[in-house]
Amino acid sequence: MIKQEKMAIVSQIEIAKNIFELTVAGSLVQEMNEPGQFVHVRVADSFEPLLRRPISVAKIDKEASSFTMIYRSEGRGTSLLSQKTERDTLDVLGPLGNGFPIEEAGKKAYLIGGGIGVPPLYELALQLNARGVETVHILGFESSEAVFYEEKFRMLGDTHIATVDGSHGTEGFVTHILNGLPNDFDAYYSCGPTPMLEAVQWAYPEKKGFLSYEQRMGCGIGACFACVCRTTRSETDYIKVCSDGPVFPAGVVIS
Ligand SMILES: Cc1cc2nc3c(=O)[nH]c(=O)nc-3n(C[C@H](O)[C@H](O)[C@H](O)COP(=O)(O)OP(=O)(O)OC[C@H]3O[C@@H](n4cnc5c(N)ncnc54)[C@H](O)[C@@H]3O)c2cc1C
Ligand code: FES
Repeated sequence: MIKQEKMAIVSQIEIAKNIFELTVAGSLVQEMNEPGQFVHVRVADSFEPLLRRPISVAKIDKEASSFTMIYRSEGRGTSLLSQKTERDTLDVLGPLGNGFPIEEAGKKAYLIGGGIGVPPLYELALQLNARGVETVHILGFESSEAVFYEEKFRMLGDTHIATVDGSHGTEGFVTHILNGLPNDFDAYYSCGPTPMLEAVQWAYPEKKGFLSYEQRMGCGIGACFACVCRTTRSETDYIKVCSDGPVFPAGVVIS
């Protein structure tokens, strides 16, 4: 069930350059189950900025009734969010959307992420490992300064890092790493910039794949049509990324 709650901020830490790990606590966490779902966050108590910001759920801790988000502070909203401290509360609406189908993973899955698309893959990796699925993580970042959670992913499975400038791991994009890896996995899950999602789905046309799309959002709950995309099903068919997605099977969304 979707809830709106003023959640207590447990911690906010800068874990890489302009990348913040924010943990909040409250009863809304008990509604969270699927990896890949997101929340819609009100970044200020004033009416400006008015629109909430969509941020993925990176880790769920039901025992502590807390969950973690990882976000990049870049525009006005996220830089206001980065100024919040443990003394503040955070107005959260969620959990929203449909996440990654973990039951489709088979025995071995590739988790392919780029930049701020990496966070939801962490909860996904935790849940797949808990089901006995072998996960291989292929993660791309701009530079060494932007890399986060490398060790946490390594603890869950094989982890490969690419940076655009070559300052850490393989130089280039995640596709440079994928070219050198075996094709022996059952399904892939991916989240990141749209060109990366396109490249990944074209690399594996014969595999089962699930892609999480980012789209500018208004309401986050399917009411405003801000996040509409066309699909490959027909010329008049469309989906709403917020309520039909953000995760879709490969080959469905025209981005
Ligand atoms: C389902 C989903 C999950 C996301 N998960 C994460 C995450 O885990 N970590 C993270 O850092 N970012 C995530 N994003 C992107 C994040 O929502 C945007 O970077 C953020 O809204 C930008 O806000 P801003 O205040 O920094 O920028 P501004 O430029 O001030 O934002 C202006 C407006 O544009 C919208 N907007 C700007 N960029 C984007 C974008 N790329 N996607 C959607 N809306 C945008 C904002 O919501 C706002 O309404 C996610 C986006 C979606 C759709
Ligand atoms: S953001 Fe309003 S319909 Fe998707």
